[in-house]
Amino acid sequence: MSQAMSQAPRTEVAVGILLRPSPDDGREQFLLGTRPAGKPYAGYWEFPGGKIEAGETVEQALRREFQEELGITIGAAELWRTTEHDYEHAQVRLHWCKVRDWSGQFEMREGQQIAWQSLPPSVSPILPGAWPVLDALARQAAENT
Ligand SMILES: Nc1nc2c([nH]c(=O)n2[C@@H]2O[C@H](COP(=O)(O)OP(=O)(O)OP(=O)(O)O)[C@@H](O)[C@H]2O)c(=O)[nH]1
Repeated sequence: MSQAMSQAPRTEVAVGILLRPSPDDGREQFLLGTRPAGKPYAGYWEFPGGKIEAGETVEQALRREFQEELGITIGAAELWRTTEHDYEHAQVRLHWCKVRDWSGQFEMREGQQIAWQSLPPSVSPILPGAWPVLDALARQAAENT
C-alpha cells in the first residue's frame, strides 16, 4: 500500500507569490487568499494558484489561475523553487513563481478573502504546504537586511 502510494504520480501545481511594496513602509508584501468552500482545507489561507492542466507550462497555468480566481492578468512569472507536500487527499509538487507585474482589478471570483501580508503572516490557519515557502521568504528577507 505504501509502495503503491509512493509511486502514484504527484499532482503538479503552479503557485504565485504576488509581490508589491507595502504602501506603509515599502517592505515587500505578498498576497494570500482563502481556499473556497467545498475544497479540502476550505478556509485555510494559501498563495493563489492551482493544478497545472495537460499541455500547460507552469507560467501558463498560473496566468489562467490568476484570471479565473482573481480576475487579474499577470506579467512575467519567475520560477523560484519547487517543493513537495503529502496530504491525506493528494501528493503535490508545487512550482512557486514570483510575480511582480499584473494588470486589472482584483475580483474575488470564488468568494474567497484576500489579504496582503508581511512576514510573519497575520492570517491563520495557513495551508501546511505553504509553510516551507514562507520560511524561505523569511530566510531570504533576513539575508537581504
Ligand atoms: N493554490 C495553492 N495550492 C497549494 C498551496 N499549498 C499547497 O499545499 N497547495 C496544494 O496544491 C493543490 C492545489 O490544488 P487546488 O485544488 O487548489 O487547485 P485547483 O484550483 O486547480 O482545483 P480544482 O481541481 O478544484 O479546479 C491542493 O492540494 C493544495 O492543498 C498554496 O499555497 N496555494
